[in-house]
Amino acid sequence: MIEAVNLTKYYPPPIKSLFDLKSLKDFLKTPREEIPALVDISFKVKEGEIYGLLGPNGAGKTTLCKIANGLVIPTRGHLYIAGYDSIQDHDKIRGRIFTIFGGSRDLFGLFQWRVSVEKNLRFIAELWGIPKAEAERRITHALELLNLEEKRHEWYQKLSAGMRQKVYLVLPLIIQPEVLILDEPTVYLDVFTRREVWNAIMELSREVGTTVLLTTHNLKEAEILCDRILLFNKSKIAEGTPKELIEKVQALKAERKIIAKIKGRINPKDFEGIAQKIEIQGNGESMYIQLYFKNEDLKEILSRLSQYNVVDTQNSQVTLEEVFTHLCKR
Ligand SMILES: Nc1ncnc2c1ncn2[C@@H]1O[C@H](COP(=O)(O)OP(=O)(O)OP(=O)(O)O)[C@@H](O)[C@H]1O
Repeated sequence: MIEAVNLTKYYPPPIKSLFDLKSLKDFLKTPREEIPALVDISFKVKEGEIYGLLGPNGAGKTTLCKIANGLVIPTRGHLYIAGYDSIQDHDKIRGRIFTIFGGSRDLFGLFQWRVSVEKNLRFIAELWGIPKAEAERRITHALELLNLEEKRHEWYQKLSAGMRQKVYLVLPLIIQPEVLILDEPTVYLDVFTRREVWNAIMELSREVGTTVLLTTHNLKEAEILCDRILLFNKSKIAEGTPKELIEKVQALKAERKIIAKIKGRINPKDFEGIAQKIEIQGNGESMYIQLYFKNEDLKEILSRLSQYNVVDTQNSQVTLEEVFTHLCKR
């Protein structure tokens, strides 16, 4: 559904204030470096997939979303949506994609302030050519899903900033686009609202078949929502399912840790020669053993632990946050 081929964007270099220039000759002679935002990014996203674009600040995520939306022209390469070039064939895809830039509140100007939430939504549904009865059904469902029912007849003006963002996120549920581009959609939202939005995105992908490009700095959000993730910082760093990326970093990490709560006494000698460090606490009925060992020795450690009456274990699993910090090292 979406394909990026060697997508590259260099922004023009910043122009110094004219007052700082000694002469036009100097200005023309001084080489000015272009700003790289994306360098040779390629990926494919299947229909109905939620594809995460992850990277540090300035990695090029918003630039990529803007290219998909026809707002920025790449220096080189292409981004295709349903086989159409996002720039050259923009007319053919305009009605098939919907974008939310969660971080830029000025886009909320889409709504009329002294008009109810419901009327605003009806107006936008009409603009998108959704038949009246279907629009009513979708509006009711979206307001319920996002827990906004009681704001239905409220003027848009009277909503809090977070609620306005939430109303903005109702729109994809009404429009049901083929492709949804979400640039930090939950950036200002509280933890409850964030979960409601996650449900909505999941429903669009799983039940409507919408293909989603999602940028986020919330790695929990990425782990829960994304089928696959592209980790990049101008150029590609890694790609895979959250599980694949976690396993990749887990394999790269030399050391692993297990804490086990054991009923009875522990003999540290049982773990000598395999654990690099052994720490034992407690001397009553239950004891805690903390074992540091090489990643490849996990099986052997578990086998030796199985001789004991293990009540509880904590295994140091790599999180997506560690994947991010490990692979995007500055
Ligand atoms: N209009 C512009 N003109 C010049 N440089 C730009 C412009 N827009 C972005 N850039 C530069 O391009 C690079 C990528 O920016 P972009 O906004 O795409 O990153 P991002 O990954 O979305 O960052 P963040 O996580 O901070 O939102 C940055 O170095 C940025 O300064």
